[in-house]
Amino acid sequence: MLTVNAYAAPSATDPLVPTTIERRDVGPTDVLIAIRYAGICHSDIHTVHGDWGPITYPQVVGHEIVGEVVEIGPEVTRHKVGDRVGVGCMVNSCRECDNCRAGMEQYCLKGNVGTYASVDRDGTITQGGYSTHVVVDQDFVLRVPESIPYEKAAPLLCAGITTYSPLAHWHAGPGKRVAVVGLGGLGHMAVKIAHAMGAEVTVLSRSLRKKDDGLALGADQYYATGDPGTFERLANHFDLIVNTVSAPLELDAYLGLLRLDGTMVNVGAPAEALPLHVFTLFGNRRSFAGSGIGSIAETQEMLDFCAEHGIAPETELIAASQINDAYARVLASDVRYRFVIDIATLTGSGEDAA
Ligand SMILES: NC(=O)c1ccc[n+]([C@@H]2O[C@H](COP(=O)([O-])OP(=O)(O)OC[C@H]3O[C@@H](n4cnc5c(N)ncnc54)[C@H](O)[C@@H]3O)[C@@H](O)[C@H]2O)c1
Ligand SMILES: [Zn+2]
Repeated sequence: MLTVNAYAAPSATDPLVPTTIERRDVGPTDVLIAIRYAGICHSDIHTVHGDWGPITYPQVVGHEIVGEVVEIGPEVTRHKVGDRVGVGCMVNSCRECDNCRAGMEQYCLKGNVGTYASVDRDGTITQGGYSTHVVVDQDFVLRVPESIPYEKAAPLLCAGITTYSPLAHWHAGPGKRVAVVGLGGLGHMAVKIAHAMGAEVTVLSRSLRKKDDGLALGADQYYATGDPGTFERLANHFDLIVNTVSAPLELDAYLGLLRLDGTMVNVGAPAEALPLHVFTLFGNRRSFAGSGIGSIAETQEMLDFCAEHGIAPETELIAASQINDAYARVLASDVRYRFVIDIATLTGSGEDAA
């Protein structure tokens, strides 16, 4: 076992604190990764706060992980020491169910093993990327293209794939009108990726506060949802709406913006159940859908797509000691557009490295 420095949530309400955790020995098909950067996803915050149900503490979160391979097991063929690699939201799956066999292990029928707060194959609870090292089975480790700096690659492992997957599945591209609801970590990636796919992109945000940013990110239009006129002006307009908002929304109002056969796909994950009137779906034969992260193969495809199109997230680099402040800022919608932790500052002693 390897004892490594980490930042953990001691409870649902206390601030995260520096600590140490154990990583399992490198097994035959495992890869030991020295983590360089870890992104802060809103899901990390939902999880530690218990929004989605109780978890066990202390819990280390973080599922936007990038770093370097420092050791491999004897049967590892896909990665070698020195490789630039990433780990996203899952670290294993059953590999036997219909969905795993179809290459969609994110939808594993036995539940994929999450990078944190899941039961690992050895029965322990998985601990995430706010730490200096992680041991992961080679099949759940991604190759980070050379042209993407480590720091910029981290948010792609969740925010990137979670928006790429529905955009690809519902064919965002030339001639398609795509709306992105919410301009946070996921939302700003959705804008960049949908634009690169060739779609006409509209941001729907509460106010026009981030309009200049949205247009610079690649949006063609930007509307405030706080203005009721927006819902009249854009009625029956979009082919695809990607909702990235972390809080409940009035679904009927947004569904009314879909044109014939349009789909609204929810990737935002509020804890609450959301009501909707089915009559809103009858009009224009609309669909309401959900989408969870993406498969390992599709995550690799997304990384290669981002490298090819020069797509990188807007990041704000922080030291480990600033994680709690960053959480407060994410909750206050004060993030432009992803916090990334410099793991070199994570000493585990409670003091940041110089
Ligand atoms: N489906 C998946 O696989 C998946 C993967 C990752 C994240 N998520 C979820 O997606 C959501 C967004 O994650 P993120 O990291 O981009 O978060 P974020 O905080 O960076 O972005 C959320 C956006 O929603 C906006 N927002 C918050 N409350 C709002 C409200 N009441 N009305 C309108 N807008 C509001 C914020 O201003 C912000 O722009 C979270 O719920 C997260 O858990 C889902
Ligand atoms: Zn995430």
